[in-house]
Amino acid sequence: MPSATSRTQYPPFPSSTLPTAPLLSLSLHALETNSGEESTRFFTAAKELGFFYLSTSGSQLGEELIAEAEQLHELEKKFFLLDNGEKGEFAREKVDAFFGYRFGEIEGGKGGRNESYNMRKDDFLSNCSPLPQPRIIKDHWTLLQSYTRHCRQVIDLLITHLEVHLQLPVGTLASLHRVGERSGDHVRFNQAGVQPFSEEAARAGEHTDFGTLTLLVNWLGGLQIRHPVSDEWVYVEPIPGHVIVNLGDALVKFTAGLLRSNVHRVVPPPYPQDGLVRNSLVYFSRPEDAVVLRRLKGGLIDQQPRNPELEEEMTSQEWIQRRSLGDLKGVYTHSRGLESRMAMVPGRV
Ligand SMILES: O=C(O)CCC(=O)C(=O)O
Ligand SMILES: [Fe+2]
Repeated sequence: MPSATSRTQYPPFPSSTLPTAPLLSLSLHALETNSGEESTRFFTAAKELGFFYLSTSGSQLGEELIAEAEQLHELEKKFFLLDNGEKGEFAREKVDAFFGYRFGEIEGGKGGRNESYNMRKDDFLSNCSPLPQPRIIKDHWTLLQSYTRHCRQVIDLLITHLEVHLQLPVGTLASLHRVGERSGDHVRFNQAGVQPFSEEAARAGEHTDFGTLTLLVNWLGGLQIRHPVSDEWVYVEPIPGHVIVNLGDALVKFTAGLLRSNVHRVVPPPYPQDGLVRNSLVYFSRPEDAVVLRRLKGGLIDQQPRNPELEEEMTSQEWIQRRSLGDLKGVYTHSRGLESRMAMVPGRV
């Protein structure tokens, strides 16, 4: 099995020369054992930056998740090496409005691609009949099932901590995220081909995630978040043994803006990591399909200001479909205009 530190095979991230994002590092083990202090730090991160590191050290769940992420990294590299024609058989246009394979040609490139592959949780957990999958994915089904379960265990734990801090009755958020119910949760493989930095492509890739919580594992730099205070783009350094977690727009909606879903984007890896193909592995959690996205009642949410403008209400399923068509703005992207419909940039829906 590949070791948990496969990142050491790459040139280092240049943390001393690049501005990096001030992510808090939280211990999964401390959250599992209900440390009040760690839980409070989590709530701070959820309100202020919307991004944090989750250290998996000392947590059996976390260490299993990282070991599986390393195996899935190998799998995604093999998946993207499949013939383009074969990947095309599993393109979104063919299999589903949202799930499946997607790509964009790298501008000015020699046939290089930015690619993604979305696989739904409900297929892995047998909540529905599965979409067609290439042989290589079917052959690793057990691994993908296990990774899905582990990601959901982490997410369900984080959700229970949020309920406490939001002073909501136990189960308020959990009841909107039952793992056995249909939802837009999915595992995503991302691959960005080698390409120069382009301001236009970087802009087109700015986005917020539109679900609940996202668990991200990446191996090379390139992820940037817009610093909430300075408004500057700063890098998130990949740290071995740490999962990058961020909050999505659904949590902003549920809490009437108390929690933060931060704008981010992916640019080519910085020197000396440039010139390498970049992969990431993402687990996106979403509210159940039938859940209407609107502010919840109770606890601290009741103290949040009311938005005088009536916001369009829709179910989680409709929200996903419309966001993926580029038809809706992300919560924090309002002032920057509509996210690009055309560009397929890693990090975009
Ligand atoms: O590749 C990364 O590091 C981040 C990907 C991302 O933001 C996304 O897929 O939504
Ligand atoms: Fe994202």
